[in-house]
Amino acid sequence: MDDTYTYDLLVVGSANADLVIGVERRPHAGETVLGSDLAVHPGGKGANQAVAAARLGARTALLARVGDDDHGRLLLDSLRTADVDVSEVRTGGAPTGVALITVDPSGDNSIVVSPGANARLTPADVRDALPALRSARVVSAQLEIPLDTVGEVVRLLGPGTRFALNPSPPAPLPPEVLAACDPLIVNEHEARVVLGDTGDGAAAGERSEDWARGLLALGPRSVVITLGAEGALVADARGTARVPAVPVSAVDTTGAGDAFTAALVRRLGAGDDLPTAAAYGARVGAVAVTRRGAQASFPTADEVARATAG
Ligand SMILES: Nc1ncnc2c1ncn2[C@@H]1O[C@H](COP(=O)(O)OP(=O)(O)OP(=O)(O)O)[C@@H](O)[C@H]1O
Repeated sequence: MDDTYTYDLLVVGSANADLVIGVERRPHAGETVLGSDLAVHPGGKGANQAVAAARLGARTALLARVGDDDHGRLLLDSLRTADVDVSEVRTGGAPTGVALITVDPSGDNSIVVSPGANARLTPADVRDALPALRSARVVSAQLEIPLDTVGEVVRLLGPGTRFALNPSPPAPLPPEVLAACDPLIVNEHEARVVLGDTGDGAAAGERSEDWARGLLALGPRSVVITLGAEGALVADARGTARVPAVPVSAVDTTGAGDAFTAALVRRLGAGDDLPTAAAYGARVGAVAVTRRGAQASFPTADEVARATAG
């Protein structure tokens, strides 16, 4: 493999501070309840996927925007500690994005997100980052930043660079963005929204082959549907293939999708075919669900090798 690329992966996406409080129950309108001590964790899908890929050994950079505030500095510190190149992380324009999370005793989350600086990552920021964009073997994005910004990434991609999109939170996608995806990576809920499907998803597992074919018909060169403990499904012009999950005792599925996606794009960049890269994603996702937290749960390549066979 040639070494003309500076980065194995450039992630274009969000960085959030996750502010978590445990509560006995959620307050009704107008009510106050007391909760646990506040825990502040680095998060956001862009930062999570960048950290997960770097921990697996990929030379990774993040194009993102944080506020000129304590949360922004916390995020930059955690990215640097994970060996993510932060030279394309912009600062200022709005407060750092924040997710206010309450967790009840059964583990159910209620979340309010303030996108903050993430919403100010503009197409102009992408143009300013053109040298980095052209220096990456793979570019990946999610949708916690403006769709126009993702559109500009697609427009400016170099001819040899592979693009992967995880449309989370999901939205209908313009044809030029869909056409650039190789792969489009969705869970069942995201698949339904991208397809414009209004069904109840009751037979989701059985319908995933149909969804994969429907998604491919929208234009991406390949599709990956993640199915939680059921593993994943990959599809391209050659057909569809099931990727089994690695059986584990899950303790916290937070960040499983980010771990899977980062591992998948990392391996695609290293030359694996789609089923092989997805199988590695399943191994990394499986390790992540055996640990608590999001970024805290992402394993190194050695830990993946020790924890899972293959
Ligand atoms: N309980 C589990 N046991 C083993 N592997 C799992 C489990 N949950 C998830 N995985 C692995 O992680 C991958 C991604 O998980 P999932 O489909 O839940 O993504 P997601 O819905 O985007 O997750 P999240 O939004 O919680 O990060 C799965 O395809 C699977 O390979």
